[in-house]
Amino acid sequence: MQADLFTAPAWRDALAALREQGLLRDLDVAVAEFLHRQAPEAEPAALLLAALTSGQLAAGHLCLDLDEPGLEARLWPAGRPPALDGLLPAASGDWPALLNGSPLVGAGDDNAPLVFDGGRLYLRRHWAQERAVAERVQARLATGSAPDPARLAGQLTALFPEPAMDGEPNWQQVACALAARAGLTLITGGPGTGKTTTVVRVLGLLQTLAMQDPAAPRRLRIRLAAPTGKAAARLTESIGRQVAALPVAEAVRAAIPTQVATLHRLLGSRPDSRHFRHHRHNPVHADVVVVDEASMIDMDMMASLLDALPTDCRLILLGDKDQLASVEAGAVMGDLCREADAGRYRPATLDYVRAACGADLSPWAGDGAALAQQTAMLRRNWRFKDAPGIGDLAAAINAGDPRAVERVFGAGHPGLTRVAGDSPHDLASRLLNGGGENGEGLRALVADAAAPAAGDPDQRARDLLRRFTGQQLLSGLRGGPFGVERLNRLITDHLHREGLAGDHDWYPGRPVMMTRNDYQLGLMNGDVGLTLPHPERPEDGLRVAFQLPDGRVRWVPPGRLDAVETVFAMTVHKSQGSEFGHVLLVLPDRPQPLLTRELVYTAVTRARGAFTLLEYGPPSVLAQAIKRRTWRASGLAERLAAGAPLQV
Ligand SMILES: Nc1ncnc2c1ncn2[C@@H]1O[C@H](COP(=O)(O)OP(=O)(O)OP(=O)(O)O)[C@@H](O)[C@H]1O
Repeated sequence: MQADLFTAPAWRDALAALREQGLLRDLDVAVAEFLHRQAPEAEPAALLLAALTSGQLAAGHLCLDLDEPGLEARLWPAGRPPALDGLLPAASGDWPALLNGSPLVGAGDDNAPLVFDGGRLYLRRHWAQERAVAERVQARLATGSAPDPARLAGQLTALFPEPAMDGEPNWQQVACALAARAGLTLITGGPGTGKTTTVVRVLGLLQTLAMQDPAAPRRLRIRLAAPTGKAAARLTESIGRQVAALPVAEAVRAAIPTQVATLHRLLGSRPDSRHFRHHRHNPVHADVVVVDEASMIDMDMMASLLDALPTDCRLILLGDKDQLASVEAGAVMGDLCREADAGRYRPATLDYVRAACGADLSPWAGDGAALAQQTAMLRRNWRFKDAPGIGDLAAAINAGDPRAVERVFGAGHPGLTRVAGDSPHDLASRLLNGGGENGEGLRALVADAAAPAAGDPDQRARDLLRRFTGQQLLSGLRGGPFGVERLNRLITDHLHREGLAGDHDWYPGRPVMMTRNDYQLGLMNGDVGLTLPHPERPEDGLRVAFQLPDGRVRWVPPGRLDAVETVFAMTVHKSQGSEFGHVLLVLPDRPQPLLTRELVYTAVTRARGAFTLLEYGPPSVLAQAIKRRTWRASGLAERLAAGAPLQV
């Protein structure tokens, strides 16, 4: 043992130094150790690069892109660790040469644990997923027989009774026409741009075409899904409303489902397994699958989804490409929608769309690859007609323009507030007291949660959960004085001091979020529940009430929940897929690299009615955040751009 320590090779010391500095995780070091055992002759540089590649996953990168400008500065922001000297050349441009001929590195056509492809170094599993996603996307684009666009024209007019828009293409109709044309369609747009409305009309169109097909009438099996339970519940509600109002034959309307499942349920998740029940040998039974909030889907899940759908099943992905990327590795929706702003529609697409709905897309003409031909970006905001400030603010942030952001705040929109705070303490009391721009105070909510229950306990739980989500404090950070951990502690301390939170961890009114999927309970990571007295026997203590996607309430003993956290304050990441009446975003006292344009945009667009910015530092904190864009290393966009043109 002792001898081992003294003879520890330099690469092990280097890994330990990187681990020490927080540049690698234990897991990344273990990857290098594992590879060393597999191939003891492997060079130290390859082991180090393997650990660094694994480390990239923690930041959402699928690979180590050796062509990334400024890669070294990103890898070692505080300077290059001296422990690397003699092991890894200083310039990343010299690293590819070290990989050539390494027993650990292949080009994908062998079983080597690392793959070096297109200047990017991957762990094999991620390379295989990326390639599979690209191939299956291409294959799906080539399926589906495009109906004669003239057949669509009448249907599209009936489905869109609203008056024509002055000169602007009706992008919702464009999206419908494209969805009828091929096996995969992407529909992206900001909040309130009518994605749900559009997809319900797409389903009306597809079901009408199928049921009224003179040659072989049939009823399509349609499945709806979203990445989280929260998003599924939200979509179930809005789809239900929209289907009821759909101008189609009654039989068609009855053949459109309104229940939205989580992706895990659609694919058949199994307890304690990464593998799903449905895959290419046991595909999901469906002719059309719609997945909402697609920006939350990571590469792993996208690979599983595409694997589980039969090739003749139409897939429609809906989402907002400008939101934060998935928590896990990849930025799949962003990569898939790379051309969405520009369009880059080829003549065949321009002709098809013109014939189907009369829209002139020539300002968006180009030579895009197959996927671009099946991508529609909805560009008109329907919801913010009533709360224009939020839409304007989201647009200014998306444009990365701090001066435009200042102008929007200065325009006096009701519901848009900017507050300079003193300390996190004043923030806690602001939330507790509510009133003014803060809406309902947490103190009153917590007190009501503890009050003796009257009436139907499920209904009471739903009402209280709705009140809690009427406003939500968000922070881009987890740690530090303005991170959610501290903010939650401060609020809880206030409640304890006032006798509202008892002496224990669990008290009525404590809102908690699941931090892991619990398949036995049917609760998913991100689901929010509220602690309440036992619904039938208050003397039996507390239960946590969760509203399930189908509206039912599940009551869970607190002791049964081992992976939850308090969510008086929530991270912006965790808020994805949810919406709140009033969002309060806290910005820390100094710029932080974790605060990015996508993060601020995601926070603002969670707000339905009102948005408050709570600033604890100079305006440059916001300005720098919206200048900073998220970038995730991946080769997906490049693979898709190289795909064959769409055959229609
Ligand atoms: N063509 C249209 N004409 C009139 N109103 C519309 C149209 N399309 C959508 N709307 C209205 O705009 C609002 C937002 O639409 P919808 O819910 O479909 O948007 P969304 O993009 O799915 O929003 P989010 O993802 O933020 O929930 C709804 O009230 C809807 O009725």
